[in-house]
Amino acid sequence: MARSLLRWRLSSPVPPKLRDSMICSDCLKLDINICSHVFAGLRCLSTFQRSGKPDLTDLTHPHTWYPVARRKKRNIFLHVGPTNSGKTYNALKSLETSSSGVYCGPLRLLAWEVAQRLNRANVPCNLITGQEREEIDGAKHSSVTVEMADVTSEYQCAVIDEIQMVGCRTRGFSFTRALLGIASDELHLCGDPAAVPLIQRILEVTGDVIKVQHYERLSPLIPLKYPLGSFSDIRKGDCIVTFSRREIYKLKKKVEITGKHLCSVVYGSLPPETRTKQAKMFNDESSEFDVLVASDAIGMGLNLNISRIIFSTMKKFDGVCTRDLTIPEIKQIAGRAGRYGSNFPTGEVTCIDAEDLPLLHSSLESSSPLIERAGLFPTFDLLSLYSRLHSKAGLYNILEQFLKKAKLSPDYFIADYEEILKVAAVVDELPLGLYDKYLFCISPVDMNDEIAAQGLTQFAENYAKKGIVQLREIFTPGRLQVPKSQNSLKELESVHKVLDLYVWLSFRMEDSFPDCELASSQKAICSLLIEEFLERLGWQRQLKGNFQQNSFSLQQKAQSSMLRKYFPQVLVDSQIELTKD
Ligand SMILES: Nc1ncnc2c1ncn2[C@@H]1O[C@H](COP(=O)(O)OP(=O)(O)OP(=O)(O)O)[C@@H](O)[C@H]1O
Ligand SMILES: [Mg+2]
Repeated sequence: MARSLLRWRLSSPVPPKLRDSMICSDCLKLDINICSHVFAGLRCLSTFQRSGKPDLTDLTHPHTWYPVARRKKRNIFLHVGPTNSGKTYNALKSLETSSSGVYCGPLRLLAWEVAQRLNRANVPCNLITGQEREEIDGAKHSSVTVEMADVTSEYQCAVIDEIQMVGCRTRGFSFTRALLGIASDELHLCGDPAAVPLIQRILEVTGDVIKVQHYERLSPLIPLKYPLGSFSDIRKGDCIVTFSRREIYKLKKKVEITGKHLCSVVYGSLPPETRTKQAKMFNDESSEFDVLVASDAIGMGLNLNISRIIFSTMKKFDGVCTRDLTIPEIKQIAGRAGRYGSNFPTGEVTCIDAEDLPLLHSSLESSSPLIERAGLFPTFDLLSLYSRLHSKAGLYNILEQFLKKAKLSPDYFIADYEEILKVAAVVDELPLGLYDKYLFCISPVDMNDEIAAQGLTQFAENYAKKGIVQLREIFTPGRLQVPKSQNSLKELESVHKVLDLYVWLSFRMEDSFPDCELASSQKAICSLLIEEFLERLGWQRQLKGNFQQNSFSLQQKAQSSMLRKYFPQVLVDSQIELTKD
């Protein structure tokens, strides 16, 4: 179905645009792709050409890439402790009282939460993520996802949340970049104590002053000695955790069929707006959706009204194999129960299967293993220089050669780049400049999602041929429908990813991807249709079950839903196929 929604088409060629030129501060020579801001510690191409070939693959001094930060002696506060101990709360208090600042978080949901909080406290705060830019008049503060951190501006105060993610194989390098590069007088780092020695080692060379503040959990978290038992024992405030969308819907059905509860769902491939709404619905006292079924998408920093976390499994497929959850993963997820200041000040945690209890208990009692190394990835400027001096090969070969040769200090590792190579293989087939190829490579595309991968390929092909990509050429607005089955729900999630990618590209190549507003509005419709599906999925179950007394209010709710209010033209089919599992 979704493929017919996306009308792929090719058009005539126009050369791609060049990136803005920059002047090297060393030699004042105008040269594209070389920026003295990003490139401190190395010299510009003309200097290199005078002095022979430099070893560009020497990445042993990444702190020198950030001259604005290096001009400061930063006061660094490391807020470390268990989950729910007030680390972020205290860092945000400093941010609120600062004259200018930035919050860098690992999730769009967290960035939203912080922007809302600051604006509510009358501190005007922009929200900037890869796909959203909500700018507030006169704001001196921004809340951003860590990839969007600006390492050329100066701030009085900055916060990097969940700093232990420097060790993440895929995204760690963005945390390292923020850690080394944010030019702020005060820098607050919040996270797991397991990251402290590494951060201290990394910052030895920067001249910053580091103070470590340890925190204790604010409210108790009790690991239960017994498993769940039966699904009829599920109660208000429970959150069942599992790791596949198929299992999520299976569990939702199992809970709702008892006729006592309705379930909100939160998982990674749901649009972020839908995740926020589902989480809000669960948090809302007056909503009937009083149980949550979620993946580890809830695992970081979020404040939800959860009384008990119930692990349905302690294993997870991580893209390569199915493995046991790690200690930090178990602690992060369990830490969502019994948040301080929530309706459930004491948290509980258990499993569905009694056999999983020993791993749960031992993990909660253990310290997380120390994080040994931080992620690193070469900047575009380095890769560009390398390509000019060493080869005229495509991006795939440049990346492969560069990263194989890269020299690192023992505190760093090169981020996983398999996904980047997959995109590089696609864009290398097209007549695009290196920077354009690089942009497509770092875009948030999921190449394992067939529809999303097709979307990226089509965008890149159209861009290479015409230099402009009109959304209507490949997507027909007004054809979206409320999904009727799990499969069409999955397709709609993929269509959302394609639209999301368009918005991401339009923020970076505004003239070439001009339909940002259309893509954003279609994204919003996708989210609403998915939400409609999720609400009706619960409502249908209630009609089938023994919970008729509430059906009237649920029906009213469905009829007055956002969808009908704002998009009456959208096709709505009242029959949702129930899952067969
Ligand atoms: N001193 C305080 N007064 C009032 N509320 C607080 C205080 N400290 C923390 N809280 C609240 O307690 C909850 C947990 O705090 P916070 O989110 O800062 O924990 P955290 O240590 O960052 O947890 P995590 O590791 O899960 O991110 C939040 O809702 C926060 O607003
Ligand atoms: Mg936190």
